[in-house]
Amino acid sequence: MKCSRYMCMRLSNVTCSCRLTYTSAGYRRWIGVPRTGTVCNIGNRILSGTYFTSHVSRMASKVGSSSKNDKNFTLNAWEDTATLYVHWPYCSKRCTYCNFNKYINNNVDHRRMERCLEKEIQSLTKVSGVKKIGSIFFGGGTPSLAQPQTLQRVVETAAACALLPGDAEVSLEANPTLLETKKIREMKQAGVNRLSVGTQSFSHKFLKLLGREHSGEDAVRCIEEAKSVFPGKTSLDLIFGLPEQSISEWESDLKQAINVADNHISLYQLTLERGTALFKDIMMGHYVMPDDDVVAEMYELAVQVLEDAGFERYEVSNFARKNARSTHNQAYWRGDNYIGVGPGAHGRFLVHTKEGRHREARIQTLEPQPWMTEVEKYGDGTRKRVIQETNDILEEILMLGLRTKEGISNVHWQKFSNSSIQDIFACNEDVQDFVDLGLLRLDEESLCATSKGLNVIDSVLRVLLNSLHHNLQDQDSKHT
Ligand SMILES: C[S@@+](CC[C@H](N)C(=O)[O-])C[C@H]1O[C@@H](n2cnc3c(N)ncnc32)[C@H](O)[C@@H]1O
Ligand SMILES: C[S@@+](CC[C@H](N)C(=O)[O-])C[C@H]1O[C@@H](n2cnc3c(N)ncnc32)[C@H](O)[C@@H]1O
Ligand code: SF4
Repeated sequence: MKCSRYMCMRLSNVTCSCRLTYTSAGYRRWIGVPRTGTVCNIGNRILSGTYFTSHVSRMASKVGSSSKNDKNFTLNAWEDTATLYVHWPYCSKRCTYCNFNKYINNNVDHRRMERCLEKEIQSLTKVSGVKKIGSIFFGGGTPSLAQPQTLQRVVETAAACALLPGDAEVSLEANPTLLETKKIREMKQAGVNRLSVGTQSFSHKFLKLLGREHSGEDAVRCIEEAKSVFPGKTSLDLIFGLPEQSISEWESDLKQAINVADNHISLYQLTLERGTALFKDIMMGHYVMPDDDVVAEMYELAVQVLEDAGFERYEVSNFARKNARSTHNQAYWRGDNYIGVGPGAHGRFLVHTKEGRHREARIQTLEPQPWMTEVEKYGDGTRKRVIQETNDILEEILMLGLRTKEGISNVHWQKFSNSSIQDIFACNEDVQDFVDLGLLRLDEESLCATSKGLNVIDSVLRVLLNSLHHNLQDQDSKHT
Protein backbone atom coordinates (compact mmCIF):
# COMPACT_ATOMS: atom_id res chain seq x y z
CA MET A 1 0.00 0.00 0.00
CA LYS A 2 2.02 2.90 -1.20
CA CYS A 3 0.62 6.25 -0.25
CA SER A 4 -0.31 8.74 -2.91
CA ARG A 5 2.20 11.26 -1.74
CA TYR A 6 4.41 10.80 -4.73
CA MET A 7 2.92 12.49 -7.69
CA CYS A 8 3.19 9.96 -10.46
CA MET A 9 5.79 11.76 -12.46
CA ARG A 10 5.55 10.68 -16.08
CA LEU A 11 8.72 12.68 -16.50
CA SER A 12 10.83 9.92 -15.06
CA ASN A 13 10.06 7.50 -17.86
CA VAL A 14 10.48 9.89 -20.72
CA THR A 15 13.03 8.18 -22.92
CA CYS A 16 14.68 11.24 -24.28
CA SER A 17 18.17 10.41 -25.32
CA CYS A 18 19.39 13.93 -25.86
CA ARG A 19 18.95 17.28 -24.23
CA LEU A 20 17.72 19.71 -26.79
CA THR A 21 18.27 23.35 -26.00
CA TYR A 22 16.12 25.73 -27.90
CA THR A 23 16.98 29.31 -28.69
CA SER A 24 13.42 30.30 -29.70
CA ALA A 25 11.52 32.20 -27.02
CA GLY A 26 10.00 30.03 -24.39
CA TYR A 27 12.26 27.04 -24.93
CA ARG A 28 15.36 27.58 -22.96
CA ARG A 29 16.39 24.24 -21.78
CA TRP A 30 15.64 20.62 -22.19
CA ILE A 31 12.13 19.78 -23.24
CA GLY A 32 11.29 16.14 -23.22
CA VAL A 33 8.88 14.52 -25.58
CA PRO A 34 6.82 11.42 -24.93
CA ARG A 35 8.23 7.99 -25.20
CA THR A 36 7.53 7.31 -28.84
CA GLY A 37 10.02 8.12 -31.55
CA THR A 38 13.49 9.47 -31.29
CA VAL A 39 13.82 12.86 -29.74
CA CYS A 40 15.64 14.38 -32.62
CA ASN A 41 13.03 13.96 -35.29
CA ILE A 42 10.24 14.89 -32.91
CA GLY A 43 12.46 17.64 -31.55
CA ASN A 44 12.89 19.09 -35.03
CA ARG A 45 9.19 18.82 -35.72
CA ILE A 46 8.57 20.69 -32.45
CA LEU A 47 10.92 23.45 -33.59
CA SER A 48 9.28 23.64 -36.97
CA GLY A 49 5.91 23.72 -35.25
CA THR A 50 4.48 20.82 -37.23
CA TYR A 51 4.47 18.55 -34.20
CA PHE A 52 2.41 20.99 -32.17
CA THR A 53 -0.18 21.39 -34.86
CA SER A 54 -1.24 17.75 -34.85
CA HIS A 55 -0.72 17.29 -31.13
CA VAL A 56 -2.18 20.55 -29.93
CA SER A 57 -5.27 20.38 -32.15
CA ARG A 58 -6.03 16.95 -30.69
CA MET A 59 -5.48 18.27 -27.18
CA ALA A 60 -7.30 21.52 -27.79
CA SER A 61 -10.37 19.67 -29.05
CA LYS A 62 -10.32 17.66 -25.84
CA VAL A 63 -9.43 20.11 -23.20
CA GLY A 64 -10.99 23.20 -24.64
CA SER A 65 -9.09 25.64 -26.76
CA SER A 66 -9.86 28.87 -24.97
CA SER A 67 -6.97 31.16 -25.51
CA LYS A 68 -6.24 34.32 -23.60
CA ASN A 69 -8.47 36.48 -25.71
CA ASP A 70 -11.16 33.84 -25.95
CA LYS A 71 -14.45 35.69 -25.78
CA ASN A 72 -16.30 32.94 -24.00
CA PHE A 73 -13.62 32.51 -21.35
CA THR A 74 -15.30 31.73 -18.03
CA LEU A 75 -13.54 31.99 -14.69
CA ASN A 76 -14.27 28.40 -13.85
CA ALA A 77 -13.11 26.94 -17.14
CA TRP A 78 -10.98 23.91 -16.31
CA GLU A 79 -8.13 25.00 -18.51
CA ASP A 80 -7.93 28.46 -16.93
CA THR A 81 -7.93 27.23 -13.36
CA ALA A 82 -5.05 25.74 -11.40
CA THR A 83 -4.01 25.10 -7.85
CA LEU A 84 -0.67 26.51 -6.68
CA TYR A 85 1.95 24.35 -4.95
CA VAL A 86 4.82 26.19 -3.20
CA HIS A 87 7.89 24.17 -2.19
CA TRP A 88 9.94 25.40 0.80
CA PRO A 89 13.06 23.23 0.48
CA TYR A 90 14.65 23.69 3.89
CA CYS A 91 14.55 21.53 7.02
CA SER A 92 16.36 22.08 10.32
CA LYS A 93 17.37 18.41 10.45
CA ARG A 94 17.33 15.39 8.14
CA CYS A 95 14.87 12.68 9.20
CA THR A 96 16.21 9.16 8.78
CA TYR A 97 13.50 8.01 6.32
CA CYS A 98 12.79 10.98 4.04
CA ASN A 99 13.99 11.54 0.51
CA PHE A 100 11.76 14.46 -0.39
CA ASN A 101 13.52 17.47 -1.93
CA LYS A 102 14.97 19.17 1.17
CA TYR A 103 18.22 20.83 2.29
CA ILE A 104 19.58 21.51 5.75
CA ASN A 105 20.52 25.18 5.91
CA ASN A 106 20.41 27.17 9.10
CA ASN A 107 21.36 30.36 7.30
CA VAL A 108 18.57 30.73 4.74
CA ASP A 109 18.40 33.92 2.66
CA HIS A 110 14.68 34.43 3.32
CA ARG A 111 14.32 37.65 1.37
CA ARG A 112 15.97 36.18 -1.72
CA MET A 113 13.78 33.06 -1.52
CA GLU A 114 10.72 35.28 -1.11
CA ARG A 115 11.58 37.40 -4.16
CA CYS A 116 12.21 34.28 -6.24
CA LEU A 117 8.96 32.61 -5.23
CA GLU A 118 7.13 35.81 -6.10
CA LYS A 119 8.85 36.07 -9.48
CA GLU A 120 8.24 32.43 -10.38
CA ILE A 121 4.54 32.69 -9.53
CA GLN A 122 4.30 35.72 -11.79
CA SER A 123 6.14 33.97 -14.64
CA LEU A 124 4.25 30.68 -14.50
CA THR A 125 0.80 32.19 -14.13
CA LYS A 126 1.64 34.27 -17.19
CA VAL A 127 2.95 31.40 -19.31
CA SER A 128 0.00 29.23 -18.32
CA GLY A 129 -2.62 31.93 -18.78
CA VAL A 130 -4.21 30.73 -15.54
CA LYS A 131 -6.93 33.12 -14.46
CA LYS A 132 -8.08 31.46 -11.25
CA ILE A 133 -6.07 29.81 -8.46
CA GLY A 134 -8.28 27.34 -6.60
CA SER A 135 -6.02 26.66 -3.62
CA ILE A 136 -2.46 27.13 -2.35
CA PHE A 137 -0.35 24.43 -0.67
CA PHE A 138 2.92 25.14 1.12
CA GLY A 139 4.85 21.84 1.21
CA GLY A 140 8.47 20.85 1.56
CA GLY A 141 10.89 20.49 3.15
CA THR A 142 9.48 22.26 6.16
CA PRO A 143 7.38 25.27 5.15
CA SER A 144 6.69 26.12 8.80
CA LEU A 145 10.35 27.28 8.89
CA ALA A 146 9.56 29.98 6.30
CA GLN A 147 8.95 33.44 7.74
CA PRO A 148 5.27 34.51 7.93
CA GLN A 149 6.17 37.53 5.81
CA THR A 150 7.22 35.16 3.00
CA LEU A 151 3.98 33.21 3.27
CA GLN A 152 2.03 36.44 3.09
CA ARG A 153 4.03 37.64 0.08
CA VAL A 154 3.25 34.40 -1.75
CA VAL A 155 -0.49 34.61 -1.04
CA GLU A 156 -0.59 38.28 -2.09
CA THR A 157 1.34 37.53 -5.28
CA ALA A 158 -1.02 34.70 -6.18
CA ALA A 159 -3.98 37.00 -5.60
CA ALA A 160 -2.36 39.70 -7.77
CA CYS A 161 -1.69 37.29 -10.66
CA ALA A 162 -5.04 35.49 -10.80
CA LEU A 163 -8.37 35.37 -9.07
CA LEU A 164 -7.86 33.79 -5.63
CA PRO A 165 -11.34 33.24 -4.10
CA GLY A 166 -11.65 34.56 -0.52
CA ASP A 167 -12.45 31.06 0.73
CA ALA A 168 -9.63 29.35 -1.19
CA GLU A 169 -7.89 26.71 0.93
CA VAL A 170 -4.34 27.80 1.86
CA SER A 171 -2.63 24.79 3.45
CA LEU A 172 0.74 24.65 5.15
CA GLU A 173 2.65 21.68 6.51
CA ALA A 174 4.13 22.21 9.96
CA ASN A 175 6.59 20.19 11.98
CA PRO A 176 5.28 20.03 15.56
CA THR A 177 8.36 21.47 17.27
CA LEU A 178 7.88 24.05 20.00
CA LEU A 179 9.41 26.75 17.81
CA GLU A 180 6.97 26.16 14.99
CA THR A 181 3.97 25.79 17.27
CA LYS A 182 4.59 29.33 18.49
CA LYS A 183 4.33 30.62 14.89
CA ILE A 184 0.90 29.15 14.09
CA ARG A 185 -1.01 32.35 14.83
CA GLU A 186 1.37 34.37 12.63
CA MET A 187 0.81 31.84 9.83
CA LYS A 188 -2.89 32.55 10.04
CA GLN A 189 -2.26 36.29 9.80
CA ALA A 190 -0.13 35.60 6.75
CA GLY A 191 -3.10 33.99 5.00
CA VAL A 192 -2.83 30.27 5.88
CA ASN A 193 -6.22 28.71 6.75
CA ARG A 194 -5.43 24.99 6.98
CA LEU A 195 -2.55 23.28 8.80
CA SER A 196 -1.18 19.78 8.29
CA VAL A 197 0.84 18.69 11.36
CA GLY A 198 3.67 16.25 10.61
CA THR A 199 3.02 14.08 13.68
CA GLN A 200 4.20 10.72 12.30
CA SER A 201 3.85 8.95 15.66
CA PHE A 202 3.23 9.73 19.37
CA SER A 203 5.73 7.12 20.51
CA HIS A 204 9.15 8.24 21.70
CA LYS A 205 10.66 4.99 20.36
CA PHE A 206 9.47 5.57 16.79
CA LEU A 207 10.02 9.35 16.72
CA LYS A 208 13.63 8.64 17.70
CA LEU A 209 13.94 5.93 15.01
CA LEU A 210 12.56 8.37 12.41
CA GLY A 211 14.98 11.09 13.57
CA ARG A 212 12.19 13.53 14.41
CA GLU A 213 12.91 16.67 16.42
CA HIS A 214 9.65 16.64 18.37
CA SER A 215 8.21 14.47 21.13
CA GLY A 216 4.74 12.94 21.30
CA GLU A 217 3.80 15.63 23.82
CA ASP A 218 5.04 18.36 21.44
CA ALA A 219 2.81 16.87 18.72
CA VAL A 220 -0.26 16.94 20.97
CA ARG A 221 0.51 20.53 21.99
CA CYS A 222 0.94 21.56 18.34
CA ILE A 223 -2.30 19.89 17.22
CA GLU A 224 -4.25 21.50 20.09
CA GLU A 225 -2.81 24.93 19.19
CA ALA A 226 -3.57 24.35 15.50
CA LYS A 227 -7.18 23.34 16.29
CA SER A 228 -7.65 26.54 18.28
CA VAL A 229 -6.32 28.65 15.37
CA PHE A 230 -7.71 26.58 12.46
CA PRO A 231 -10.79 24.84 13.93
CA GLY A 232 -12.06 22.15 11.56
CA LYS A 233 -9.06 22.71 9.25
CA THR A 234 -6.26 20.90 11.03
CA SER A 235 -4.85 17.65 9.62
CA LEU A 236 -2.28 15.27 11.05
CA ASP A 237 0.05 12.86 9.24
CA LEU A 238 0.77 9.44 10.71
CA ILE A 239 3.23 6.90 9.34
CA PHE A 240 2.92 3.12 9.68
CA GLY A 241 4.71 -0.05 8.67
CA LEU A 242 7.75 1.06 10.70
CA PRO A 243 10.67 -1.22 11.54
CA GLU A 244 9.98 -3.24 14.70
CA GLN A 245 6.43 -1.80 14.90
CA SER A 246 3.80 -4.20 16.27
CA ILE A 247 0.11 -4.01 15.45
CA SER A 248 -0.69 -3.05 19.04
CA GLU A 249 1.88 -0.20 18.92
CA TRP A 250 0.26 1.03 15.71
CA GLU A 251 -3.18 0.75 17.30
CA SER A 252 -1.96 2.86 20.21
CA ASP A 253 -0.78 5.58 17.79
CA LEU A 254 -4.13 5.49 16.01
CA LYS A 255 -6.08 5.81 19.27
CA GLN A 256 -3.92 8.73 20.44
CA ALA A 257 -4.44 10.38 17.05
CA ILE A 258 -8.21 10.04 17.28
CA ASN A 259 -8.19 11.47 20.82
CA VAL A 260 -6.50 14.66 19.66
CA ALA A 261 -7.40 14.91 15.96
CA ASP A 262 -9.56 17.52 14.33
CA ASN A 263 -11.37 16.30 11.19
CA HIS A 264 -8.58 15.12 8.86
CA ILE A 265 -5.93 12.40 9.17
CA SER A 266 -3.43 11.25 6.51
CA LEU A 267 -1.78 7.84 6.83
CA TYR A 268 1.46 7.05 5.01
CA GLN A 269 2.95 3.58 4.79
CA LEU A 270 6.71 3.90 5.28
CA THR A 271 8.48 3.79 1.93
CA LEU A 272 12.02 2.60 2.45
CA GLU A 273 14.03 5.07 0.33
CA ARG A 274 17.48 4.17 -1.01
CA GLY A 275 20.05 6.70 0.18
CA THR A 276 18.35 7.41 3.50
CA ALA A 277 19.92 6.58 6.86
CA LEU A 278 17.04 4.23 7.64
CA PHE A 279 17.58 2.31 4.41
CA LYS A 280 21.22 1.76 5.42
CA ASP A 281 20.21 0.66 8.93
CA ILE A 282 17.79 -1.88 7.49
CA MET A 283 20.37 -3.17 5.00
CA MET A 284 22.87 -3.54 7.88
CA GLY A 285 20.28 -5.53 9.83
CA HIS A 286 20.01 -2.96 12.65
CA TYR A 287 16.22 -3.12 12.33
CA VAL A 288 13.74 -5.47 10.73
CA MET A 289 10.83 -4.23 8.59
CA PRO A 290 7.40 -5.74 9.31
CA ASP A 291 6.31 -8.22 6.66
CA ASP A 292 3.64 -7.34 4.09
CA ASP A 293 0.74 -9.15 5.77
CA VAL A 294 1.38 -7.26 9.02
CA VAL A 295 1.48 -3.96 7.12
CA ALA A 296 -1.74 -4.88 5.29
CA GLU A 297 -3.32 -5.72 8.64
CA MET A 298 -2.15 -2.36 10.05
CA TYR A 299 -3.79 -0.55 7.15
CA GLU A 300 -7.08 -2.43 7.42
CA LEU A 301 -7.10 -1.89 11.19
CA ALA A 302 -6.61 1.85 10.60
CA VAL A 303 -9.50 2.00 8.12
CA GLN A 304 -11.77 0.26 10.65
CA VAL A 305 -10.69 2.36 13.65
CA LEU A 306 -10.99 5.65 11.72
CA GLU A 307 -14.35 4.76 10.19
CA ASP A 308 -15.65 3.79 13.67
CA ALA A 309 -14.55 7.29 14.77
CA GLY A 310 -16.62 8.88 11.97
CA PHE A 311 -13.83 9.44 9.44
CA GLU A 312 -14.55 8.70 5.78
CA ARG A 313 -11.75 7.26 3.67
CA TYR A 314 -11.95 9.57 0.66
CA GLU A 315 -8.57 8.54 -0.75
CA VAL A 316 -6.33 5.59 0.05
CA SER A 317 -4.17 7.65 2.43
CA ASN A 318 -6.64 10.34 3.46
CA PHE A 319 -9.52 10.32 5.93
CA ALA A 320 -11.91 13.17 6.70
CA ARG A 321 -15.03 13.85 8.69
CA LYS A 322 -17.41 16.84 8.62
CA ASN A 323 -16.42 17.48 5.02
CA ALA A 324 -12.82 18.42 5.91
CA ARG A 325 -11.43 16.92 2.69
CA SER A 326 -8.29 18.60 1.33
CA THR A 327 -9.23 20.74 -1.71
CA HIS A 328 -5.65 20.87 -2.97
CA ASN A 329 -4.95 17.15 -2.88
CA GLN A 330 -8.30 16.34 -4.49
CA ALA A 331 -7.29 18.58 -7.40
CA TYR A 332 -4.22 16.36 -7.93
CA TRP A 333 -6.29 13.21 -7.83
CA ARG A 334 -8.75 14.58 -10.42
CA GLY A 335 -5.89 15.39 -12.77
CA ASP A 336 -6.57 19.13 -12.54
CA ASN A 337 -3.96 21.71 -13.48
CA TYR A 338 -1.45 22.76 -10.87
CA ILE A 339 1.42 25.23 -10.96
CA GLY A 340 4.45 24.18 -8.92
CA VAL A 341 6.86 26.89 -7.75
CA GLY A 342 10.02 26.54 -5.66
CA PRO A 343 12.95 24.13 -5.89
CA GLY A 344 11.85 20.70 -7.12
CA ALA A 345 8.16 21.61 -7.37
CA HIS A 346 6.14 19.59 -9.88
CA GLY A 347 3.52 21.17 -12.10
CA ARG A 348 0.93 20.18 -14.68
CA PHE A 349 -0.68 22.97 -16.64
CA LEU A 350 -1.61 24.15 -20.11
CA VAL A 351 0.90 26.33 -21.95
CA HIS A 352 -0.05 28.81 -24.65
CA THR A 353 1.62 28.32 -28.01
CA LYS A 354 0.93 30.01 -31.31
CA GLU A 355 -1.32 27.10 -32.34
CA GLY A 356 -3.35 26.98 -29.14
CA ARG A 357 -2.47 25.18 -25.91
CA HIS A 358 -0.73 21.99 -24.91
CA ARG A 359 -0.38 20.51 -21.43
CA GLU A 360 3.04 20.11 -19.90
CA ALA A 361 4.44 18.17 -16.97
CA ARG A 362 7.19 20.23 -15.35
CA ILE A 363 9.76 19.96 -12.59
CA GLN A 364 11.59 23.02 -11.22
CA THR A 365 15.33 22.89 -10.58
CA LEU A 366 15.92 20.92 -7.41
CA GLU A 367 18.79 22.77 -5.66
CA PRO A 368 17.78 26.09 -4.05
CA GLN A 369 20.88 28.11 -5.13
CA PRO A 370 20.75 27.22 -8.87
CA TRP A 371 16.96 27.54 -8.74
CA MET A 372 17.22 31.11 -7.38
CA THR A 373 19.87 32.03 -9.95
CA GLU A 374 17.67 30.72 -12.78
CA VAL A 375 14.60 32.54 -11.49
CA GLU A 376 16.58 35.78 -11.23
CA LYS A 377 17.94 35.27 -14.75
CA TYR A 378 15.00 33.77 -16.64
CA GLY A 379 11.95 34.47 -14.47
CA ASP A 380 11.46 30.81 -13.57
CA GLY A 381 13.65 27.84 -12.65
CA THR A 382 12.00 25.22 -14.87
CA ARG A 383 14.37 22.30 -15.31
CA LYS A 384 12.20 19.72 -17.06
CA ARG A 385 9.23 20.20 -19.35
CA VAL A 386 7.47 17.31 -21.04
CA ILE A 387 4.56 17.80 -23.41
CA GLN A 388 1.85 15.50 -22.10
CA GLU A 389 0.19 13.32 -24.70
CA THR A 390 -3.48 12.60 -24.07
CA ASN A 391 -2.51 9.04 -23.14
CA ASP A 392 -0.12 10.27 -20.43
CA ILE A 393 -2.91 12.35 -18.91
CA LEU A 394 -5.36 9.45 -19.04
CA GLU A 395 -2.86 7.15 -17.33
CA GLU A 396 -2.36 9.73 -14.57
CA ILE A 397 -6.10 10.22 -14.18
CA LEU A 398 -6.49 6.45 -13.79
CA MET A 399 -3.49 6.16 -11.44
CA LEU A 400 -4.59 8.93 -9.09
CA GLY A 401 -8.36 8.86 -9.55
CA LEU A 402 -8.81 5.18 -8.78
CA ARG A 403 -7.25 5.76 -5.36
CA THR A 404 -10.21 7.95 -4.40
CA LYS A 405 -13.54 6.80 -3.00
CA GLU A 406 -15.47 8.23 -5.98
CA GLY A 407 -13.06 6.83 -8.57
CA ILE A 408 -13.15 8.32 -12.07
CA SER A 409 -16.37 9.74 -13.51
CA ASN A 410 -17.04 9.23 -17.18
CA VAL A 411 -17.75 12.95 -17.55
CA HIS A 412 -14.24 13.75 -16.32
CA TRP A 413 -12.62 10.98 -18.37
CA GLN A 414 -14.24 12.29 -21.56
CA LYS A 415 -12.72 15.72 -20.98
CA PHE A 416 -9.59 14.08 -22.33
CA SER A 417 -10.76 11.09 -24.34
CA ASN A 418 -13.18 10.38 -27.17
CA SER A 419 -13.80 6.93 -25.73
CA SER A 420 -15.94 6.54 -22.65
CA ILE A 421 -14.70 4.73 -19.58
CA GLN A 422 -17.04 1.91 -20.55
CA ASP A 423 -15.56 1.72 -24.08
CA ILE A 424 -12.09 1.36 -22.62
CA PHE A 425 -12.77 -0.99 -19.74
CA ALA A 426 -16.08 -2.85 -20.25
CA CYS A 427 -14.56 -5.60 -22.44
CA ASN A 428 -11.35 -5.71 -20.44
CA GLU A 429 -10.95 -9.17 -18.91
CA ASP A 430 -8.83 -7.92 -16.01
CA VAL A 431 -11.49 -5.36 -15.11
CA GLN A 432 -14.16 -8.02 -15.36
CA ASP A 433 -12.15 -10.27 -13.02
CA PHE A 434 -11.75 -7.42 -10.52
CA VAL A 435 -15.50 -6.65 -10.76
CA ASP A 436 -16.29 -10.35 -10.16
CA LEU A 437 -13.91 -10.33 -7.17
CA GLY A 438 -15.78 -7.34 -5.72
CA LEU A 439 -12.75 -5.04 -6.03
CA LEU A 440 -14.02 -2.68 -8.74
CA ARG A 441 -17.35 -1.22 -9.86
CA LEU A 442 -17.88 -0.14 -13.49
CA ASP A 443 -21.04 1.44 -14.86
CA GLU A 444 -22.04 4.19 -17.33
CA GLU A 445 -21.21 6.83 -14.72
CA SER A 446 -17.83 5.79 -13.44
CA LEU A 447 -15.09 3.29 -12.66
CA CYS A 448 -14.28 3.05 -8.97
CA ALA A 449 -12.71 0.74 -6.42
CA THR A 450 -14.89 -0.80 -3.74
CA SER A 451 -13.82 -0.51 -0.11
CA LYS A 452 -12.18 -3.93 -0.45
CA GLY A 453 -10.58 -2.79 -3.71
CA LEU A 454 -9.01 0.28 -2.07
CA ASN A 455 -7.20 -2.04 0.35
CA VAL A 456 -5.34 -3.65 -2.56
CA ILE A 457 -5.41 -0.77 -5.03
CA ASP A 458 -1.70 -0.92 -5.89
CA SER A 459 -2.05 -4.42 -7.33
CA VAL A 460 -5.29 -3.51 -9.17
CA LEU A 461 -3.65 -0.39 -10.65
CA ARG A 462 -0.58 -2.26 -11.85
CA VAL A 463 -2.83 -4.47 -13.99
CA LEU A 464 -5.16 -1.68 -15.17
CA LEU A 465 -2.41 0.75 -16.11
CA ASN A 466 -0.83 -1.94 -18.21
CA SER A 467 -4.05 -2.76 -20.04
CA LEU A 468 -4.95 0.94 -20.51
CA HIS A 469 -1.53 1.56 -21.99
CA HIS A 470 -1.97 -1.24 -24.55
CA ASN A 471 -5.56 -0.26 -25.30
CA LEU A 472 -4.55 3.34 -26.02
CA GLN A 473 -1.64 2.20 -28.15
CA ASP A 474 -4.00 -0.02 -30.20
CA GLN A 475 -6.31 2.97 -30.67
CA ASP A 476 -3.41 5.15 -31.75
CA SER A 477 -2.20 2.56 -34.25
CA LYS A 478 -5.74 2.34 -35.73
CA HIS A 479 -5.77 6.14 -36.21
CA THR A 480 -2.30 6.45 -37.77
C1 LIG B 1 7.65 15.46 3.02
S1 LIG B 1 7.01 15.77 4.59
C2 LIG B 1 6.93 17.52 4.59
C3 LIG B 1 6.24 18.09 5.80
C4 LIG B 1 7.06 18.19 7.08
N1 LIG B 1 8.44 18.48 6.81
C5 LIG B 1 6.96 16.90 7.88
O1 LIG B 1 7.99 16.25 8.04
O2 LIG B 1 5.86 16.57 8.28
C6 LIG B 1 5.30 15.35 4.36
C7 LIG B 1 4.98 13.97 4.76
O3 LIG B 1 5.66 13.04 3.93
C8 LIG B 1 5.71 11.81 4.65
N2 LIG B 1 6.92 11.08 4.28
C9 LIG B 1 8.16 11.56 4.12
N3 LIG B 1 9.01 10.55 3.77
C10 LIG B 1 8.26 9.40 3.76
C11 LIG B 1 8.56 8.01 3.52
N4 LIG B 1 9.80 7.59 3.22
N5 LIG B 1 7.55 7.12 3.60
C12 LIG B 1 6.30 7.52 3.90
N6 LIG B 1 5.95 8.82 4.16
C13 LIG B 1 6.94 9.74 4.09
C14 LIG B 1 5.74 12.17 6.13
O4 LIG B 1 4.81 11.36 6.77
C15 LIG B 1 5.37 13.62 6.19
O5 LIG B 1 4.26 13.85 7.06
C1 LIG C 1 2.86 13.98 1.49
S1 LIG C 1 1.79 15.27 1.09
C2 LIG C 1 1.03 15.51 2.66
C3 LIG C 1 -0.28 16.26 2.55
C4 LIG C 1 -0.91 16.42 3.93
N1 LIG C 1 -1.16 15.13 4.55
C5 LIG C 1 -2.25 17.18 3.83
O1 LIG C 1 -3.31 16.56 3.96
O2 LIG C 1 -2.19 18.39 3.61
C6 LIG C 1 2.70 16.70 0.93
C7 LIG C 1 4.11 16.56 0.42
O3 LIG C 1 4.08 16.03 -0.91
C8 LIG C 1 5.04 16.74 -1.72
N2 LIG C 1 4.31 17.48 -2.79
C9 LIG C 1 3.00 17.71 -2.85
N3 LIG C 1 2.70 18.38 -4.01
C10 LIG C 1 3.88 18.56 -4.68
C11 LIG C 1 4.23 19.18 -5.91
N4 LIG C 1 3.32 19.73 -6.72
N5 LIG C 1 5.54 19.20 -6.25
C12 LIG C 1 6.49 18.64 -5.44
N6 LIG C 1 6.21 18.03 -4.26
C13 LIG C 1 4.91 17.99 -3.88
C14 LIG C 1 5.75 17.75 -0.78
O4 LIG C 1 6.95 17.19 -0.30
C15 LIG C 1 4.77 17.92 0.35
O5 LIG C 1 5.43 18.19 1.58
S1 SF4 D 1 10.10 14.34 6.82
FE1 SF4 D 1 9.78 16.55 6.77
S2 SF4 D 1 11.15 17.36 8.36
FE2 SF4 D 1 11.82 15.28 7.90
S3 SF4 D 1 13.45 15.56 6.38
FE3 SF4 D 1 11.51 15.15 5.28
S4 SF4 D 1 10.71 17.13 4.81
FE4 SF4 D 1 12.26 17.45 6.40
